[in-house]
Amino acid sequence: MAPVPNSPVKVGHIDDVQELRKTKPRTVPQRFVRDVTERPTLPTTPLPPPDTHMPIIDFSKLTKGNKDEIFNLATACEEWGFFQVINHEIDLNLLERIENLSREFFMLPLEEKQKYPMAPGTVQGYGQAFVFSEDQKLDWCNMFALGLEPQYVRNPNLWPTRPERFSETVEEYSREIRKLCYNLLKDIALGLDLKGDVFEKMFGVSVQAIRMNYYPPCSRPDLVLGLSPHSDGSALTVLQQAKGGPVGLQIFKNNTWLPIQPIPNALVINIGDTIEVRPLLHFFFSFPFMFSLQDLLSYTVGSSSSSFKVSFFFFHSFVIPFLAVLYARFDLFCMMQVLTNGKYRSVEHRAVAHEEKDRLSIVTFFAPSYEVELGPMPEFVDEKHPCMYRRYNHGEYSKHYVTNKLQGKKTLDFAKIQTKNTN
Ligand SMILES: COC(=O)C(/C=C/C1=C(C)CCCC1(C)C)=C/O[C@H]1C=C(C)C(=O)O1
Ligand SMILES: O=C(O)CCC(=O)C(=O)O
Ligand SMILES: [Fe+2]
Repeated sequence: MAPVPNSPVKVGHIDDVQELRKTKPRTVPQRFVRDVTERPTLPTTPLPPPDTHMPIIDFSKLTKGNKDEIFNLATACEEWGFFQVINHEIDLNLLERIENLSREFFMLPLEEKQKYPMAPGTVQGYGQAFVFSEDQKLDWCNMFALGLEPQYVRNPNLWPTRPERFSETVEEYSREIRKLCYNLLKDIALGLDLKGDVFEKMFGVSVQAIRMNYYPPCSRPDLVLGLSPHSDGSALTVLQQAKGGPVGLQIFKNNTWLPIQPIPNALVINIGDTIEVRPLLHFFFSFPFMFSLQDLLSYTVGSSSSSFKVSFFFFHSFVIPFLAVLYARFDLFCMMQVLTNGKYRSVEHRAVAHEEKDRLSIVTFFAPSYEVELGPMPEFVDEKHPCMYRRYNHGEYSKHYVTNKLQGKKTLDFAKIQTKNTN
């Protein structure tokens, strides 16, 4: 089942930012004004120096199995948690179509958009997600979000009939983005020296959702945030920034908010919390291989058939049960500390508003099935990197994520075992 909050949530009055903007007020309502410590640093000119530019990954090189590009991808994941993909093989015309349709949707009259309301405390439909109290500050953003895959995350009542061809285009777009995600996950796995299909197998029928974010211009961009700081609860997020928009995305790197300059036709990818907390299932899959038939045979050095039988018997009667107990203990031990050590981190990011220009982004969240159990892979746990996350079910994490306000990487506390140095 798709995660939904259990109790009705009181969120107070939420102004629609596009409607607010229509009157071009010189001030913004208090509910949008951030505390001094939260206010954004707005993009400066000149632009940040090139060494602060997000890595660019050439997807066409990845598809050719180019080892250097897989290495670049691994470095980007480890050092940035973000990268821009060029030559992604998604038809540029499709990117343009989804962009135009999203814009057309946001430009519909409010009454039309409100036919698809995001109920308080839920994440699908039109409105503001992640608002859970009457005094919570609001983002300078209108959102429209839909669950896409598997079917059970869909709410058909929220799929708009206008603009025309909206649904078909979203379907086509989501299929292409899904392929891209699987391909990237394959190369991410290879970059970690894992089997290419490890994530695909582990994730089951992946959950996929789309969110369109529209940030109208704001007379006081210095006081508001387009989107509160957060990390994504997904495995991978794919962000398309509409053409001609201002710089809006900022990522938290080296203790500062770094503005990200969009590259035309590129897609921005970021590692979500799930990859940071690597799935434990891999451990289960890899376990039988640790004791493959080949190992068994080599165990019976120079075996005659009788010594083979003896060693096979010994192996099954003593070694495997012993290892199983050891494994179970390790698992228990890991359930207390569990998960990987965040070799790849999900990175906090936010969006800022612009004084004159509006901005549109189209975001796809790609995550494991809700049934999947997550925990650290033993490959990433050793004395230097003690297990930092417990084992959990992704459906539970998803529920936790969507029922809490966006607050940096706080949602990941759900999975943390220890809090030291684990932002
Ligand atoms: C506003 O929504 C989000 O920001 C969001 C929600 C995604 C989802 C839907 C719109 C419907 C189906 C379920 C799902 C939670 C995926 C963010 O998605 C992140 C958060 C989690 C968890 C995740 O997997 O992606
Ligand atoms: O609009 C953006 O640039 C950021 C969007 C984002 O981070 C999100 O929707 O999760
Ligand atoms: Fe995000």
